[in-house]
Amino acid sequence: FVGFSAAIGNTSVFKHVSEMGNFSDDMLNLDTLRKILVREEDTIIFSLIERAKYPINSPLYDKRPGLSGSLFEFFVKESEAVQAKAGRYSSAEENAFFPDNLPPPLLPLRDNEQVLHPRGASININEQISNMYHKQLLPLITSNGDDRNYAITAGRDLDCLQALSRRIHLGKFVAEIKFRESPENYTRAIRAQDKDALMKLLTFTSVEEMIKNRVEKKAMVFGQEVDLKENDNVGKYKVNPSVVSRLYGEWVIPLTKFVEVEYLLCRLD
Ligand SMILES: O=C(O)C(=O)C[C@]1(C(=O)O)C=C[C@@H](O)C=C1
Repeated sequence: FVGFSAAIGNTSVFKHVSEMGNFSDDMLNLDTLRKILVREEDTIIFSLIERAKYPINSPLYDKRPGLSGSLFEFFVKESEAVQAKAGRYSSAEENAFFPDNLPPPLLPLRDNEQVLHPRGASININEQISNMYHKQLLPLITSNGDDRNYAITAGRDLDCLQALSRRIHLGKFVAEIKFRESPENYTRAIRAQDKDALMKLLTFTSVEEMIKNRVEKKAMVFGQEVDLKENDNVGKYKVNPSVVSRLYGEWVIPLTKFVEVEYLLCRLD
């Protein structure tokens, strides 16, 4: 997998990956992928904590005269153009929010193994992710108000959106693994284009429950107020842990599963 070394951090898998230089097909398994998803939880929660430091700052998202949209949209488009030049979107797990007309990378990149099926590889649900983020999530993690820190707020928003997008689009890899592990079962449902059957095949309710509990606990640990007096700040968190659990239960996991189903539907094309 392109770029996965960064995603999984300092684990034994990372060591193996860096020694190998690249992820290969025979390292494609559900255990490894789930470890990567667990590490992505940290990235998502830390990015939410950083965004929650600032109020909602809504003028950032209003349409601006002289721009084709809001200041935030402008910020994202320009940031993505710079990141495209640095090679960000050459990684299979990265998807741009404004994918049209992105510049090519400035440096030649490593030849990467094509793990995903080409049609499924181009699935991009960032518009849905962006809508969820702005309409549902942001009001739950920010206070009302406007401190005019628009540049820093936009940067924090982009960090959150990119982390969520990466996690959710990793569903393509999960789907590919599941297909390879059980091709007969999936082929039957894919040939029938049966979304419900696919959803049933790829769902592990106990894994989902574990994830929701774990992210709530992580939000408590990562977001606690720390000072030297004992027990002063018990129960005070930078982001409400139950919101993080809800984020996963209502949006992150369902959107990941949506990506998995969409990927599988075209897996035999
Ligand atoms: O771990 C898997 O098997 C996945 O497909 C990922 C995921 C998730 O989004 O976390 C999605 C569906 C499963 O029910 C469990 C977890």
